[in-house]
Amino acid sequence: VCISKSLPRCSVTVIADKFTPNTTGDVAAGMLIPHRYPDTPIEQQKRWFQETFSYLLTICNSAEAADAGIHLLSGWQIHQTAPEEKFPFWADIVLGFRIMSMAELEKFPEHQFGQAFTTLKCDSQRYLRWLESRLRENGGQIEDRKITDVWELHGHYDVIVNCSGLGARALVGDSKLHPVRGQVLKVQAPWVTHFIRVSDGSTYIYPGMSSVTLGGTRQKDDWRLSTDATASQNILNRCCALEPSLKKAYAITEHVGLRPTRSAIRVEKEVLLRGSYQLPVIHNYGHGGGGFSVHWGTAREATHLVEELIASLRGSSAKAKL
Ligand SMILES: Cc1cc2nc3c(=O)[nH]c(=O)nc-3n(C[C@H](O)[C@H](O)[C@H](O)COP(=O)(O)OP(=O)(O)OC[C@H]3O[C@@H](n4cnc5c(N)ncnc54)[C@H](O)[C@@H]3O)c2cc1C
Ligand SMILES: O=C([O-])CC(=O)C(=O)O
Repeated sequence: VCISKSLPRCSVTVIADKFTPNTTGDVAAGMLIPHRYPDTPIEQQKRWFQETFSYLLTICNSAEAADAGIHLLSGWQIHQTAPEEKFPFWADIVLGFRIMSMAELEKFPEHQFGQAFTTLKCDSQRYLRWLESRLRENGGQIEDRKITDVWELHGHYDVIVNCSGLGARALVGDSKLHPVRGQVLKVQAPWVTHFIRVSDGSTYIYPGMSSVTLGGTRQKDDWRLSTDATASQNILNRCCALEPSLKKAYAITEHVGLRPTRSAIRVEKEVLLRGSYQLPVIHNYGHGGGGFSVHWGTAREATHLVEELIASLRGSSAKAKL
């Protein structure tokens, strides 16, 4: 969508073997709270989050908000003990960041410290559907198929943008990418209107437009996509300990997604070579547990790289003509 919007002369085709509601993104709560990528410079992570936040806040303040599934959400991130870093790098990007008062902390007797703020949340399925409509509106095409070798695309497109998430492990042989399995429950509990997140991300309650997401699990290198009843009970118990009214939650469904985790998000250009052939690829994958939080920032960076590549292709074809 970002390429089709910023570079209207490009013809964009999205090829995937899974679309909403069957992607990792559909499982996600879609909260804008950054995750840390240890090998990506913090200034870059901050810029990506800032760009994503501003882009979504503009949508949130428009008449498109409900269709796009974007809304503001206030709540608490609670810590068992006060962390060294009381103001994380994103504190001045979310809205109204402050340290929780003692009165607020009374609700959480096991936690001594907390941060209160308002952030954005994407209703993941609505947002993904909305993005598909934006792509079509900008003239983009959608194709449902699995790519087994990126070279299948050679000769058909000038530039390949690789946004294959965990699929990049097989597609471009990236062994630095691994799954971190996440199981969540989506429940009806319309009286819950504040989010609660335990600082290590182990347990969270995220009220959304159509359900409340309760999480979670983080199981490294676990590829199972099937749900696990014991894990679901465990999630419910942990969430009820924070918000006892959730004992009355109903219409509970279970979901699993594999976070495409990497120590650094890979947004970079690579020119693949096979004999005398070249295949220019812009990678944009490895967003782990924070894809919604930085997606527009990384998409913009990938778009700049596409722009640079097109300029260099133009330069070389002009030289070839000479
Ligand atoms: C339980 C859970 C909760 C989460 N909560 C949040 C949250 O609150 N906030 C947040 O910011 N992030 C959250 N995330 C993380 C977020 O969901 C991911 O970072 C994001 O979905 C990754 O997006 P992606 O497009 O890179 O990958 P995916 O969503 O996995 O999409 C990859 C696409 O590539 C296609 N593909 C792959 N390989 C091929 C191939 N060979 N041929 C054709 N198509 C291919 C797939 O079909 C798919 O369409 C959560 C994740 C999980 C699992
Ligand atoms: O950690 C969170 O707050 C939710 C999330 O992104 C995940 O489960 O990956």
